[in-house]
Amino acid sequence: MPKPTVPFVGSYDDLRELHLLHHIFSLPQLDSIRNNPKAVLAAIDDFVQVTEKRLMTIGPNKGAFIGQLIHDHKPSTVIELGGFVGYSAILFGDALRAAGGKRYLSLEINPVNAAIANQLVELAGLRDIVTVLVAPSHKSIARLVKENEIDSIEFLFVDHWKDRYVYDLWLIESLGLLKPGVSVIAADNCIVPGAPDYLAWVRASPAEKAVQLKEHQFPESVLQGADLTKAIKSGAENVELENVPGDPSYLYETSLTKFDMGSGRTDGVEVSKVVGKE
Ligand SMILES: C[S@@+](CC[C@H](N)C(=O)[O-])C[C@H]1O[C@@H](n2cnc3c(N)ncnc32)[C@H](O)[C@@H]1O
Repeated sequence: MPKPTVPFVGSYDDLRELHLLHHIFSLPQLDSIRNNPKAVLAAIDDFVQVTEKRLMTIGPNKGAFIGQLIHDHKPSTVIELGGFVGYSAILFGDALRAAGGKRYLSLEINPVNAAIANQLVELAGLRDIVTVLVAPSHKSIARLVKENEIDSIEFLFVDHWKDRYVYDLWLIESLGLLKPGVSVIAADNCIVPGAPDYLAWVRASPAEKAVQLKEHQFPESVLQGADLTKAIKSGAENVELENVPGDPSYLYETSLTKFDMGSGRTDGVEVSKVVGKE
């Protein structure tokens, strides 16, 4: 048997995510923050302030904005692409529960991040609502479809690696998971570091999107639409999921909200509502 290899552990070289976990579970007031999502988030924020070790979490301003969207749209299920250590899952899982929602599915590729997220979600008392799925997002999306866990997406929070934004949206569109008048997508970091391909897609007309697809290279064997859903549900192996054509017929009402990130930096969250299909 080949020796197991671990290509990477956490997301940061100094493993600050593990340091965070130790810090939180060593707090003298641990019992008083248990089952209190806001107190757990405040403890994470304190860690960042005291150690000056930045974490790639959503942060308070963008977090409040997306929490308000969840409050307004009242989805039953939220899917998040990119969970990291669970900050947004705790923040939005709490908002979802307050809005009467039932399930927050946090998709995270890195098992160490996911393990930390699970501990912090548990500490926050959100185990009944937040589930962390460990795998590349395209595989978790397919698994959720295969296991009949989802047949649509009401609210999608996109916050993983920016070069995957448009590809995962294409997969979701191709699987027919977006519903006009229901589905809302909030995509973080659309200015810093930016997701130009994603913005170009959600802002384009169906005709412009058809041109974008024509100019893109897809594997020869690629399936789409009902054929792709059928292949996934039947458990077919090696189905192409990472590079499948989106469905250009979706119509989005889409806009960017900008946020001052301090130190002269501005970032933006693109909110795209599915308003129809051509
Ligand atoms: C910006 S962080 C997420 C921050 C988190 N949403 C929050 O606000 O607390 C991005 C995370 O996406 C994860 N990630 C990157 N590519 C991914 C993929 N293809 N599938 C799932 N997770 C991915 C990274 O491991 C990282 O933990």
